[in-house]
Formats: sequence, structure tokens, C-alpha cells
Amino acid sequence: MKYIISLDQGTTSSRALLVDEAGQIKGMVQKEFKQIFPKSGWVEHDPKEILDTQLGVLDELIEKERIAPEDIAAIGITNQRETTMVWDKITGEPVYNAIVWQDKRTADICENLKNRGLTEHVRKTTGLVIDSYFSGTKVKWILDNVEGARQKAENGDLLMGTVDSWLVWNMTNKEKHVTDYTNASRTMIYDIVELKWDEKLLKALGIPKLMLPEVKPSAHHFGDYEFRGVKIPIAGIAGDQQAALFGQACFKKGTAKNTYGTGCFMLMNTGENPQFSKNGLLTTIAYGLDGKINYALEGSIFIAGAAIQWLRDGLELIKDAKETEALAESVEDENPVYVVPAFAGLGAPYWDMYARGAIFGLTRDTGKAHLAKATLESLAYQTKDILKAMEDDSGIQLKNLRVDGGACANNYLMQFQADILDSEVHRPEVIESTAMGAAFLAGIHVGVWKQEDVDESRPMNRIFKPSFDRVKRKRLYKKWQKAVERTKGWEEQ
Ligand SMILES: Nc1ncnc2c1ncn2[C@@H]1O[C@H](COP(=O)(O)OP(=O)(O)O)[C@@H](O)[C@H]1O
Ligand SMILES: O=P(O)(O)OC[C@H](O)CO
Repeated sequence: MKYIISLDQGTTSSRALLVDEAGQIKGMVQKEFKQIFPKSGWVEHDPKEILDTQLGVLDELIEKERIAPEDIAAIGITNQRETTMVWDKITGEPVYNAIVWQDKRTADICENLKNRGLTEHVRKTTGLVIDSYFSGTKVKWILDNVEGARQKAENGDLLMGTVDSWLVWNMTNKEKHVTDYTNASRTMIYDIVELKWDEKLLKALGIPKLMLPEVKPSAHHFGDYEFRGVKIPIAGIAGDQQAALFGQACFKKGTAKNTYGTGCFMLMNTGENPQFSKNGLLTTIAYGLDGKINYALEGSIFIAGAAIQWLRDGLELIKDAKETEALAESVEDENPVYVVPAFAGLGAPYWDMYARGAIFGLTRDTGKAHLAKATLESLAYQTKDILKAMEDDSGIQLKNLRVDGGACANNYLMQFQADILDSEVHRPEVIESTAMGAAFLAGIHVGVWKQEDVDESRPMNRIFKPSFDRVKRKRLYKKWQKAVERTKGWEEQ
């Protein structure tokens, strides 16, 4: 029996999954790591902790499942996207912590780019909007703020990368400095049509080309990881949201998925031509496979499961994310409380770096159950904002929403999602689509599977059917829109 190992380096945890030839998950090891919040709006990770936890869970998985390294046909990597690191090519030491995708410190760099008239260029070339979410301005911040970094970068002594690049460089003994199309398409310095780093944006941000990784298709031999003397090919890489799209077998134009993790990301495959949004969605590379590129439209929500973590770790209202389901169900009436979790500004479709979170509708009887319920509901409302934009852009009305990611285990959330969207929500048996996507890409490259083997009709765990009437749905959603309006521009000077 041959196996594929999928490494899923997420925003809050590193996971390793063992997948057999039949496409079944045979084992999983997961480890959370530290979230660093040095200042308001700043979010960092320790690159070494990312590496140690990721290689640690890989080791543990092989040990626990008693797999011979020779039986591992390939490794696939999927990762939190946009999160950026810069490290020394000789010593391997990061020059600064990883600046996480949620971090807002580069808002003024973004303003400067907008003032220099680069908005349209960014949109047409990279498919993105100018926002601190993406990697480009994070690299500039590190080069501007870490002593000596710019000079070293210009001398060719520093490398930059998203998490996939950092992992592969370390796993290949500092040999391979690479990334894939999907990750490159989240940097705001990559031309997604011409498939090359964009000179104009590199110049505008002062990023030396010498620092950048080589960009490859998502199924490719990126290098080898030597484990107990055996060379295991790293044969697949994709950003986690694109990997989930692949894992959910969204290969046809118009197929879409929504992943409820730390953030929430809806992607729709738009085929071999990039489609540009009129409604604040992003255009991004879905995957590069067999010499072809597939594009996607994306709606990015910055805070989803992270809001549940905030209930747990920030407010200490719960001990486990699961508790929110019973709490929400304990409030029988319509919830007068609205939470807008704009902790990291607002992403699609609003793109407001200055919005901040707020709670509305508090009264004397408000308790933690209302807050938990409102926080869960905020994930569903944000998804509705995106779905509306996506249906308008694509002209396709989704018959149902395919979901995955940690928070989609929450039945209250999924039912409310169906109710507020007025469409069915389909939850598959396996909600680890992200990890499966990376496993499939790697397995396809080494010949364990063909793309056709990734089956669209996988078993469903549950189908949630809408139950609200039109009036109720409209009333609730209107209040949400009112709440969102009031959070906008909060931090603007
Ligand atoms: N039962 C649940 N109800 C609500 N949220 C949940 C539940 N289980 C997990 N979550 C949330 O889902 C997120 C974890 O999902 P995961 O897909 O592992 O995220 P990531 O890949 O971003 O680290 C956490 O933010 C957690 O708060
Ligand atoms: O770690 P996740 O699953 O929340 O995904 C993060 C995204 O890749 C950010 O763009």
C-alpha cells in the first residue's frame, strides 16, 4: 500500500494527514501554535514554530501510524496564504516574525500605492485589490523596518516566501526556493495572466527580484524531503483555499465551495480565463495543472472561526468552540444582538482596512448565549454578502453551497447559513477538503491518481435546508447590513 502525506499549515495549527491509495484519511496529527499580537491590528507567527510544529506532526504521524518511509509516495503541502517571511539565505534565520495575512500594519503603504494611481494596475495584473492582506506590502514593511534588511536583500542575501516556500526551503536542506501559482497569486506582485513577477509593482514596493521564489505549477516535483535516509518527493503545493476547491472537486466552471476556518473563503472555478469582479471579489489562480491554469473568483472573509476563538481565548466565555452550538440553540427567540467581527478590517466585498469589530443591540438581558449566537451568525451573514456578489459577477445562481473547514461542524451555524441564504448547504462526510486537495495534487503528480479519480459525488454528511420565510430573512439581513455600515472607517485618521 502506498500513501500520500498532506501537510496542512493553517493559521492556527499545523496538521499532517495520512491518505491511502483509496483516498481515505488513515490518520491525522495536529498541533496548535502561538498567535502573537504585538500591537493593535498586528498579527505575527514565529516561523521556527511553524516549521517545528509542521515537521513535528509529520514525524509523529509516521511514528503513530507505523508507516515505512518507503511507502510514502509523495508529500503535498497546503498553507495559510499571504503570510510572509523573510529569512537569511546563509544562516536560515528569519529576520523578523512571519507577518500574518490578518495583519493591518501596512495600511499606510497601501494608501501610498493607491495615491500613486496603482489601483487599476493591481486589479488587472494581480487580480487583487490593494489591501494589507496580501504579501507585497508585508515584504516592504520588513525591508523598511528591520535594520540592514534592505541592503542585505539587495545584495541577494535574503529570501522571501509564503509559508509553503519557507517549509520547502527547509525541508530540502536550503536547496529549493520555490512556490506554486496559487500562492504567488496572493502576493500582489505576481502577474496572474502573464505568469511572471510584475516589475512595476516590485519597483513600487522596492522588492529586489533576487529575493523571490521560482513559481511552479501546483502539481510538480518541488524537491525531496529526506526522512530516515529515504527521499520523499514534495509533489503538490497549493494555498489552502485553492486546495479546498480542488479537494471538493470543483473542476467545472461555476462550481464553488466555502471553507469555514480561521477566516472564511468562498471560491468559484471560472475556467481557463480570468474573470474580473464588479463587486469586490478577487481574481485568483485556482490551480496550475498539466500545463494549464484554472482561475477562480474569491470572496475572502478575514474573521470567521477566529471570532469563535476570541469567545474562547479573548472573552473566556467558552472552553471549546463546540459549546457555541448548544449556547446558540438555547436562545429560542430571534437574536437582537449582532456581532460584526471586523477585527482585521473588512475583506470582500467591502475592503475596508479601517473597519473594526463591534457589537450591536445589547440590552440588560443580553448574556453569553446571545453573544455566542450572534458570533456564529456573523459567519453566515458575511457569507451571504459574498454569495450575493459572486452570483452577480458570475451570472450563476448556486443550487447549493458546498462547505468544509473546522467551523462547518457546527450544526446551528450550518442551519442558519441555509436559512439566511435561502439555499441548501451541503456538508460532506470528509470536511478536510484542504488537506485532501494537497494530497490529490501530489498524488496526481506521482501517478497514484488521475484528476478524474477525484470524485465530485463524495458522500454527504448532512444537507441543511432553508426554513426562513422571505420576510424574516430580509429583516434579519437588513439589520446586519446596518451593523456593518456602522463599523466602517473606525480607525481612519
Ligand atoms: N464546532 C465548532 N463551532 C464553531 N467554530 C468551530 C468549531 N470547531 C472549530 N471551530 C473554529 O474553526 C477554526 C478551526 O478550523 P480550521 O479549519 O482548523 O482552521 P485553520 O485552517 O484556519 O486553522 C477555529 O477558528 C475554531 O474556532
Ligand atoms: O488558515 P485558514 O484556513 O484560515 O486560511 C487562511 C487563508 O489562506 C488566508 O487567505
